Amino acid sequence: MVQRNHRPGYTGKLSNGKQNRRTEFSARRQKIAQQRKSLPIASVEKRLIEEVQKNDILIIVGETGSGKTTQIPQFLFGAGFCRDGKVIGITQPRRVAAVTVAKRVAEECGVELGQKVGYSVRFDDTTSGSTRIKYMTDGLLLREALLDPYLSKYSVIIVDEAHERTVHTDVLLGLLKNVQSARSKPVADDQSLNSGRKNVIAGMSLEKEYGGQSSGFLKKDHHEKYAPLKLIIMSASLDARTFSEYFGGAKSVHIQGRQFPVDIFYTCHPEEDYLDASLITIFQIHLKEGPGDILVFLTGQEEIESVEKLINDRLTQLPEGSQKLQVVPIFAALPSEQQLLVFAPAPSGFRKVILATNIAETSVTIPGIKYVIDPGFVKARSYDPGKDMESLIIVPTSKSQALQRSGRAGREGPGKCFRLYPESEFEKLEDSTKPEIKRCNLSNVILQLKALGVDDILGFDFIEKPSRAAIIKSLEQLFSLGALTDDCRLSDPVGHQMARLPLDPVYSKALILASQFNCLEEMLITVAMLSVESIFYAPREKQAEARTAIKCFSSPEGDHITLINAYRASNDFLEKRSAEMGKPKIEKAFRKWCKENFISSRSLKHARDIHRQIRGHAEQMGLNLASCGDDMLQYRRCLAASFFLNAAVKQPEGTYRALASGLVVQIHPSSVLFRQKPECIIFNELVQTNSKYVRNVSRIDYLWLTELAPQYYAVKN
Ligand SMILES: Nc1ncnc2c1ncn2[C@@H]1O[C@H](COP(=O)(O)OP(=O)(O)OP(=O)(O)O)[C@@H](O)[C@H]1O
Repeated sequence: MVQRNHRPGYTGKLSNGKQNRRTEFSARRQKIAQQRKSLPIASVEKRLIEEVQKNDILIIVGETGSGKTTQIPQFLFGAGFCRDGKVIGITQPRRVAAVTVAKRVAEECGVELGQKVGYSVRFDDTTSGSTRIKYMTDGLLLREALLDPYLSKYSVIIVDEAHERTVHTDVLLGLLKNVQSARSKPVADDQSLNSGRKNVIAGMSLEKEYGGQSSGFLKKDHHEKYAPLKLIIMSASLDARTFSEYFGGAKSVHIQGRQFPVDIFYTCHPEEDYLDASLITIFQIHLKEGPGDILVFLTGQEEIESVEKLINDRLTQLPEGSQKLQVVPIFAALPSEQQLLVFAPAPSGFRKVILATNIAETSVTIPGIKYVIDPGFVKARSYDPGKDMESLIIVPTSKSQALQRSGRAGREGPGKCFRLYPESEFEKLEDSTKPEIKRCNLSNVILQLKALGVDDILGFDFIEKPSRAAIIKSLEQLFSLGALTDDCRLSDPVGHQMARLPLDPVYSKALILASQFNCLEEMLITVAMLSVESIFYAPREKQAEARTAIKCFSSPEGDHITLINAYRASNDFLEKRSAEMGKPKIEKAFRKWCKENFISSRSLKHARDIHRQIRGHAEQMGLNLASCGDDMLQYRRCLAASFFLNAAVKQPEGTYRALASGLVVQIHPSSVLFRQKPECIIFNELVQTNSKYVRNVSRIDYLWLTELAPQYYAVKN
């Protein structure tokens, strides 16, 4: 017999603390239930379900905050779409949205995250066997398709925020179209898919519809094994017609109304300096407007950090007793746990001001935000296949981005959005953003498509085709990296290994080669450090000091070894200090160490995080985790073998000629090789300012190129 022990002090009644927590909990649940009921989408639940039942593809357009992302999956769950253990998948372009929306929906459902509701993003999966509503990034669903090409566990897939037209969204749309047709029922009835009679009809009807012409890559004779897949394409600012045409005249529905109004304000004249204008607006709101937090959209980490500093400087000039401001940044390169800090309430007596990139533009609800400041700019990728030059440029937002930004206010009450440009400028903006697939290097996309079994990339059913020149350039690059065979298939094992690594193909190849060159430990650090924004920073007023500090790490061989030295110095520091002090103190000491060495602690932390993750991948793949020790010659040879596409030779006047593109470039002043100017270099980044500069540069021997990359240089010569 088991004896139950009463815990000491247990009286059978709830203690006051517990009682309070229960009351709080039930009040919160009531509030959430109330909020859900008042969402515009709540009144059309029945109609929406009917539409999904009637249509295999549905396009849903509804105002920001109307409840699409959080409510529709719950409606579908309630209507039985998860019967037989099936899952409803919802993709988001950004991980922060997938994570926070899943948390909210789990709370709305009153379940623990990871049970009925979960999320899965790269390197972070909270789902379990009982997860039925799964939020994820679009990139993650693409990776799932590598393992399960028919996406068989899903009954419904919702592509949310499709207007963003990220590369992943566009590829996913093509993939889902194919999966759906491969899984579609042959005739419009709901009898068993395994009936022999229907199989024959199925074969015929599919043959007729798709035979020979489709770019489909899944075998059609598999369809009988899988239940049909429902597809929903969703956004607040979608050009429904483009999507409807792409999906063969799919039905679109519009959900009217929003929960709370957002007043839009414009400036009378264009602003010369939008950072200064943002700063003035932040303080005007802070000093003159009622309670509520502020969300400001800037273009990148550098701008955010400089505005953060300016706000903090100006705060010291405010009169005594003014309300305080808490500044919280959010951008892609911040580690996830720091990104999530923006969702925490400000300390009592503080107003929160969030400085964000477009990472906070769609899907997210940041509690407390009442004011949005939108200077109207965004940093966007741009690509020139002729020169194979990818760059990030600051461009005006599109109307749809402006709409999304204003939609971050008015989610818990009425809001205000301050657009820092005149209304006449708004009218001139493009309706929507140019799809990313048309302005980036496609090597990564093509590698993924090849891994999914798509052989004919030029014939793939993209919603908007990237340029032929860009496709061919990327195919050539993958071929010279050894990822493709002569007949353009994924090579074995290199191509397959490269597709498994969640990195840019050149970096994946560098890791595979480093495993053979016995310098994988060094290359893992290199790739991690190259994957973040600048590690070293040199404020204008402290250039000389910064140069001296960097000298402790710098290597005459170039920036790559310099980065390794800095990384290893941070390792030594942390190892030594963790023996001496506890975690909170180390954090502080680490930030101080970084500051003294003119290293961005945020970037270095992010690099350390990436390093941990890719090292795990390398281990899983069975790569040879060796270090070359002091033999840096071996490591530099590996750099040449990996980055040969970015080799350049010195010209008589001191500039360099990039061998692959023929472009004339210069070494960036931030490089340790800026003054030395070696005869032959490899580089990782080409930036265009007033001239073309290369960054992250190392010295190599010219002869290594023909020796280590004969497939490219022997032919060229
Ligand atoms: N984390 C949260 N905390 C508080 N309220 C939330 C949260 N997430 C959602 N809500 C509430 O639910 C509403 C609907 O959010 P939801 O994300 O479903 O809207 P949406 O129509 O998908 O918007 P968008 O097009 O901007 O993504 C929000 O306006 C807000 O009132």
